[in-house]
Amino acid sequence: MGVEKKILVIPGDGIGQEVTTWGQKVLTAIAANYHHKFTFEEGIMGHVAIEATGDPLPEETLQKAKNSDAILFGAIGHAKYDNDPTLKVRPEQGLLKIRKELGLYANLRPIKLFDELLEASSIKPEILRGSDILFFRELTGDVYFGEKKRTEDRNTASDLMIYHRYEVERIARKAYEAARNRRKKLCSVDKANVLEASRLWREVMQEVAKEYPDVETEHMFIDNAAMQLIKDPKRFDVVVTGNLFGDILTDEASQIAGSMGMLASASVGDKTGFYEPIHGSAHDIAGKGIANPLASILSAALMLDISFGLKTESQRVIKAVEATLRQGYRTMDIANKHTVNEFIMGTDAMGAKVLENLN
Ligand SMILES: NC(=O)C1=CN([C@@H]2O[C@H](COP(=O)(O)OP(=O)(O)OC[C@H]3O[C@@H](n4cnc5c(N)ncnc54)[C@H](O)[C@@H]3O)[C@@H](O)[C@H]2O)C=CC1
Ligand SMILES: CC(C)CC(=O)C(=O)O
Ligand SMILES: [Mg+2]
Repeated sequence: MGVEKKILVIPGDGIGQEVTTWGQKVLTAIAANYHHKFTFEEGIMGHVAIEATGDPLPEETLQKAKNSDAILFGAIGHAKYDNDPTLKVRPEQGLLKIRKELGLYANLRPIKLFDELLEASSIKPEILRGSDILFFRELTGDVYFGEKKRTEDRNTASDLMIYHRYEVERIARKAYEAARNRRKKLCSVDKANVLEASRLWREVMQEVAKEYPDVETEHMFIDNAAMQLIKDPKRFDVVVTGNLFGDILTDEASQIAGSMGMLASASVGDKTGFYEPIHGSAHDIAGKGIANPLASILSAALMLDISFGLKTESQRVIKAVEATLRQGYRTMDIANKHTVNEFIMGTDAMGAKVLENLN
């Protein structure tokens, strides 16, 4: 008998609901193939939760999350809120709250480029070939959690960018430990030439760097990093940065992997791991059945590895994704307009191909 795990599935909104089912199906197939027992519970969050209960993160979902071994999440968000910034209760509050409540301070975002997708990106293949970056985005601090203010006349607003030493220290150590097991290069990204919170960030990074003399450390300003990432992605190994900069840089970095629909993530911290694609609920394609399910499937692979220590099973999922791409199967976002040997398909057909390759 293998391991027994309780997994909470939170599909959320928009394409979150369309893709998460494939992450779950892959976990179910792995459990069957390797004689593990995964039991699934479902929870609501985001717009669907506001509609059902008035709360973007109902207490029931939070309790289920706290009682589970890992969480597979889709995405939250609805055009209604994006178009009306005055709404007070918002889907994103649910995601921010669960990250804080579960102490998920480190968001790992691997930028994995499958060779089969070299031609799918708008970046030249010779620049991309060999790129392999692991982002550590700090996830429970920064402007997302600092005090928010609006003056009574509503004409002035502010979000406090705040970091505490311990928050920087703990993400720094996680990133350095990972760098030690990779190519031993770490780039810390900040805006220390302007921001006091970034000056603290850099100070602490410089201190922690002394504990890892075997790792080559580089400090880079965010504006330069955004440019270098596209100019020469191969120069990066591990990148560690704050919540806001990491959010933006990793959407940019998705173009190294070919699409937002390819990037998985793991949020870890005190206890339960939380696994989700980096993308949102994608109003522009929601309901059309064309979203790429691979980010959710690769998030499931991260769960198997990081939360359950099932490395063979995790690799098996990655190999199944690789095989699917090698066979020429593509969702719209990763189709290469110059190649005829591709079969363009929707979410469910693509997910089914991965399942076939797993069995
Ligand atoms: N973690 C989360 O739940 C996140 C939620 N959001 C929310 O999602 C909503 C939409 O936000 P956007 O800025 O449009 O970002 P988004 O990530 O949802 O979409 C950005 C672009 O990438 C494409 N895309 C994303 N995932 C894809 C996939 N799996 N397959 C194919 N194409 C894909 C979309 O079609 C869109 O053109 C907003 O309400 C936002 O607040 C945004 C980012 C993260
Ligand atoms: C929707 C936000 C709360 C977060 C976001 O964009 C992300 O985590 O990538
Ligand atoms: Mg984002």
